[in-house]
Amino acid sequence: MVQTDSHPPRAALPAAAVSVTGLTKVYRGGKRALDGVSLDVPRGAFFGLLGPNGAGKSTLINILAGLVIKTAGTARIWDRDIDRTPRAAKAAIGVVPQELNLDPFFTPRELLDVQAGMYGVPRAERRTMEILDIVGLADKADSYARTLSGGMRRRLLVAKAMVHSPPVLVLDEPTAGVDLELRQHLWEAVRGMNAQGVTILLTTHYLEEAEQLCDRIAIINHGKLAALDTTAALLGRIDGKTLLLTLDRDLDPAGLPPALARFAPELRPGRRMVIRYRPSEVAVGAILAEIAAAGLGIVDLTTEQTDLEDIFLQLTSSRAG
Ligand SMILES: Nc1ncnc2c1ncn2[C@@H]1O[C@H](COP(=O)(O)OP(=O)(O)OP(=O)(O)O)[C@@H](O)[C@H]1O
Repeated sequence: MVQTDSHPPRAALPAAAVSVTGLTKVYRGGKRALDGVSLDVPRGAFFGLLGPNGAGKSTLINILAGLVIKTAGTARIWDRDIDRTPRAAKAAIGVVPQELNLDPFFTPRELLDVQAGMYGVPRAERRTMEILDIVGLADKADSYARTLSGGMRRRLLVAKAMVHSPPVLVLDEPTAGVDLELRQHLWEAVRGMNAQGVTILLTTHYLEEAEQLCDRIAIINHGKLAALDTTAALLGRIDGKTLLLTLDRDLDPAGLPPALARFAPELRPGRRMVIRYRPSEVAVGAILAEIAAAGLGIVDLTTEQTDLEDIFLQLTSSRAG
């Protein structure tokens, strides 16, 4: 079990695992990487921090990790202010870095032991094998890190970030360059931790992954918060669906009955027809009824939802650059 409730006592569990207000970072040279970002990561959330390259995601995470000094604003991790109680704040967070920075001549068991030592975890309280088991590396406990695959090393970094049982786990682009199967293994491990109560804060470029994993998403763009909502609410923001049909005969665009033409269908080779519609304004049944009324038979039919990619582009492309 990952002990997330051991400290502080249960009664004092914070509503927000991470809370930042007015967070601003101006790097030497004048680059304003973060510009007054305020957001809460609810305790227990699987939270996605998304944004285009250079949006300020790593800066935000590195401020939380104590690696970058903020210019202004406040940040609290598990109710511990990073300025006033930096050690306590640091103890509440485990960070999986972007780079695979592992000493190749250590075994996973040794690496975790060294890390536990650095965090002052007493020997009797170390959960080395338990953590390796969670990330699916128990059978590699005594293999040199250099013999592990890229995906295994990633999971070893997750294990390393968990040795002091932090209630908050931060993953910065953890699947960059990791193949699909190994990504699945990583997500199984992280999902398992989340199910046991660990709050996850994740940055990723894979929007599909964020859509599947995260229950809440923040999108930052040019250092500012562009959106913050539940994944479901974000996906519900764009009122648009696409109906893809294969018909039983060739169609003449000029010969479409007006009742069907008003949906502005796009005709494609292979007797295919694409209709984009707003579910709030028209029911798919009404469209299908018009197709039937036009005497057309439907051979095949699918609908496509708006996905996070559409929303992401809508929120970030207009001011990108
Ligand atoms: N040490 C630094 N000194 C000066 N500018 C920096 C520094 N680190 C980052 N920046 C700049 O700050 C901005 C935000 O960078 P940051 O790495 O936080 O973005 P990001 O959203 O994590 O991007 P990516 O997805 O590419 O990692 C970028 O314009 C970057 O060039």
